[in-house]
Amino acid sequence: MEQNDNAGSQSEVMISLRDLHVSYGDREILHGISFDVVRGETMVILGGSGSGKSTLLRTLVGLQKPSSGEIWLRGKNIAAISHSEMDEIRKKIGMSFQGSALFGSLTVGENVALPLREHTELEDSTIDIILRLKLDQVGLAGFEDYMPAELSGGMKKRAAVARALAMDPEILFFDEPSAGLDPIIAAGVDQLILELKRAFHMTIIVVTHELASAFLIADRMVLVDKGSVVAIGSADEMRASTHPRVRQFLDRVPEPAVSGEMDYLQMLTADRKTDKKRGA
Ligand SMILES: Nc1ncnc2c1ncn2[C@@H]1O[C@H](COP(=O)(O)OP(=O)(O)OP(=O)(O)O)[C@@H](O)[C@H]1O
Repeated sequence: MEQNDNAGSQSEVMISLRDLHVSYGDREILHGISFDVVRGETMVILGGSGSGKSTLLRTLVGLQKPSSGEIWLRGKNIAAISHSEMDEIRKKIGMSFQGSALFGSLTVGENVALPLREHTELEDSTIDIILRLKLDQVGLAGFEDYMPAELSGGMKKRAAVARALAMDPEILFFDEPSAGLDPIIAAGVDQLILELKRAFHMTIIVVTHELASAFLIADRMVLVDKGSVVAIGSADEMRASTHPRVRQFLDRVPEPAVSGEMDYLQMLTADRKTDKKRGA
């Protein structure tokens, strides 16, 4: 791992979570989450289905308000700021959603250009240069005039990443980047994440339950179980952990899932096994 090439900035905290509680209505989903992410680090949020990973990610990007606790991002506690302040911060974070979330009626290029048109006063010619650059960075040079429906699943993911990169974010968030992709295409998305880290020293937060992917891309990982942090550490520390929940999670799926359907079935059976152990 290239831990030393940006050692000077390694200790700069980019995101800090303090005792974060998040509820949907009366039901609390996250029960006091605390951890830091430092600049240039790739932090993977791991956890079984329903553990609260997506809720945590949605809260980190300001789509969900916490019921209490703090999220420090770029020197502001986003749990307690106004909408307009949050809009400013959002410009500096990029988000790649699980289903890519491309607008089907816009070309790939128009999708990538969207944040620039929304948030900047840049001229069309400049936007055109930037969008080509971003598509080039994700290996999609020349695809600006394609419609999303004309792209494969892996290409859609790349296009979504290009759009997330449009505003030159300091922090990139990925929700299940390899969901629904076959293993070879998923490995390509993992490589893209590694390249973004190497080339731009980006701070990257990835939610996944794909262990192979997590161990490949993570500098550190945090295991969330039933809305609480069970363990946090490097890949080696996690592998060596004797914590029963860590072992249960890591030993559960020895192979990367081969497809979205397999993934789904594994989640179902894993839940059932957990329920049986709980005596349900
Ligand atoms: N908008 C919502 N309204 C009410 N409950 C929700 C909402 N979104 C999620 N939940 C509930 O919160 C819990 C955590 O869901 P979340 O999607 O954060 O888990 P996850 O770890 O990302 O799971 P998965 O891997 O299956 O996506 C689940 O019990 C879910 O039913």
